[in-house]
Amino acid sequence: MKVSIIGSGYVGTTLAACLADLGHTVTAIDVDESVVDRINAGEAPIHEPGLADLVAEHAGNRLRATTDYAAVRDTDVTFIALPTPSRKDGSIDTSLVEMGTESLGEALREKDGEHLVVVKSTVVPGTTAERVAPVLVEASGKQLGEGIDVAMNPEFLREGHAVSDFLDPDKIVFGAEREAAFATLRELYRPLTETTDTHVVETGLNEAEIIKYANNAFLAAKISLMNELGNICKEYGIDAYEVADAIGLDDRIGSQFLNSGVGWGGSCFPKDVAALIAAADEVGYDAQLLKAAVAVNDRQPERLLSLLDDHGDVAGQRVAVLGLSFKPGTDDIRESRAIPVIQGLLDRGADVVGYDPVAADRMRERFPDITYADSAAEALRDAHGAVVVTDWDEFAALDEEFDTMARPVVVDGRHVVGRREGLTYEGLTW
Ligand SMILES: NC(=O)C1=CN([C@@H]2O[C@H](COP(=O)(O)OP(=O)(O)OC[C@H]3O[C@@H](n4cnc5c(N)ncnc54)[C@H](O)[C@@H]3O)[C@@H](O)[C@H]2O)C=CC1
Ligand SMILES: O=C(O)[C@H]1O[C@H](OP(=O)(O)OP(=O)(O)OC[C@H]2O[C@@H](n3ccc(=O)[nH]c3=O)[C@H](O)[C@@H]2O)[C@H](O)[C@@H](O)[C@@H]1O
Repeated sequence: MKVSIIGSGYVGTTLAACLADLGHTVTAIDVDESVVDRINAGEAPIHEPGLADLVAEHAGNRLRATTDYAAVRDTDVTFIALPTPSRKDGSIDTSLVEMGTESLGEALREKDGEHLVVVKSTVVPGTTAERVAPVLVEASGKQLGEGIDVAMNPEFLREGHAVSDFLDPDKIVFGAEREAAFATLRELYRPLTETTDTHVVETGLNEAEIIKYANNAFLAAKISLMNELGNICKEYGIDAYEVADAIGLDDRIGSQFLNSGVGWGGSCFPKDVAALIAAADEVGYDAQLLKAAVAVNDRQPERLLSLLDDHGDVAGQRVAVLGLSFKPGTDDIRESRAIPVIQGLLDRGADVVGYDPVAADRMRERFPDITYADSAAEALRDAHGAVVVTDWDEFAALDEEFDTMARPVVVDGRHVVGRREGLTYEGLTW
C-alpha cells in the first residue's frame, strides 16, 4: 500500500521505516527540514536500535521524506504521529494534531479516490471523532464514509526497543466506525499479523483511544504500587526486590514492571497519566488512584535524597549523580527522575557532578551550571556521596571506583550497584 506519515519523531520514523520494511511504499512528512534531509540521506533522525539500518536500507527506495503535504495525494492512508504535549493543567494539547489534520485535509481536497486518516498520536477519548474528523471534513470538503474516513491505531512501543516492539507487538488495536476502514488497516498490517502471533483488537474510536491510556496508566500505577510497597519494606529493613520476585510468580500479577526505586519518567507515563486524570475530571470523575500513583512517584526522588541526608550534610560537598536519562538505552531526559534529584541536591547547596554515557549533553541544556564528568569513575572521585538514578549496566560493574570517594556513601535508586566492603550502601527500597 502507499502510506504517508505526518510527523517523523520516535513514533513516526519507526512506523515509516517498519512499514517500508514490511513492503509498503512510505512517504514521511515533517515540518523540520533537517529531519526530512536525514531520512532522505538514509539516516535515522532519532536514535533507536535497528532504526538506522532500516532507514538506510529503504531510503530512496520504498521510503522517502518531504516537507510537502501535497505528497499525501499519492497515498491511500495517512498516519498522524504528531506530539500531544501536556498543558499546565495536565490535559493534552491537541493543537499540533489539529493543525496537521488541517494541512492534510487541504491537500486531500484535490485527491480522487478513497483515503483513510489514522490517528497514531496518543489522544484522549473523543479526539478522533470530535476534533480530528470535523477539521478533516471542513478542510477537505469531503464527507466521512464518502471518499474519506478516520481511524485510531494507538502505539505501544517503548523507547530503546521501538523497532522490535513495532515488528513484534503483543497487540495491535484498530479503532474505526466503518468496515472499509478496518479492512484497510487489516491489509496494511497483514505482513505483521501473518508472521507473528500478535492479537488484533478491533473496536470503536473512543475505545481505541482509552486503551492506550489504560495501558500506560496501568503500568505507571503498577510501578507506583511497587514503590509504595518498597517504601514500606524499607522501613522494615526488608528487600522489596525479594518481595517483587515472589509476588511476580503469581500469573495474575506478572513479573514485569515491578522494579521499585526512584520512579517513572519519560515523555509518556507522566504526560499520559496526567492527561487521563484531566480527562476524567472533565467528565466529572475524580481519578483518586491515578492521582495517588503520581503522588508516590513525585515523592521518590526526595526519599532518595533523604537517605543521603541521613549520612551527613551535603552542603558545599561534591555529590555524584550516576545516570541522567529517564531510563537506560536512551539519551532522552524528558521527565527524568534525575531532574528533581539534581534540583534537590542544588537546593541543599551541594556541588553536583553528573554522569551519563549518552545523556549529558541534553541535561546540560537543563542544568548548564553543574559539572559533567566523562565517566562514572571521574564523577565518583573525591565525591562525598553518590546517587544512582538510571539503571545503566555499566554501573553494576563499578567496584574500586568507590574507593576514590572522599566519603564512600551510595544511595541506589535503581537496584544496580552491588554492596561491597568499604562502601556505605543504601538501597531506596531494599
Ligand atoms: N515516544 C514514544 O515512545 C511514544 C509516543 N507516543 C505518542 O506518539 C505521538 C508522537 O510522539 P513522538 O513520536 O514521541 O513525538 P516527537 O516529538 O518525537 O516527534 C514529532 C515530530 O513531528 C514533527 N512535527 C511537528 N509539527 C508538525 C506538523 N505540523 N507537520 C508535520 N510534522 C510536524 C516534529 O518536527 C517532530 O519530528 C505523541 O502523541 C506520543 O504521546 C506513543 C507511543 C510511544
Ligand atoms: O506511550 C509511550 O510512549 C510508551 O511509554 C512507555 O515506554 P517508555 O516511556 O519508552 O519506557 P518504559 O520502559 O515503560 O519506562 C518508563 C519509566 O518507568 C520506569 N520503570 C519501568 C519499569 C519498572 O519496573 N520500574 C520503573 O521505574 C523506567 O525507569 C522509566 O523511567 C510504555 O512502556 C510503552 O508501552 C508506551 O508505548
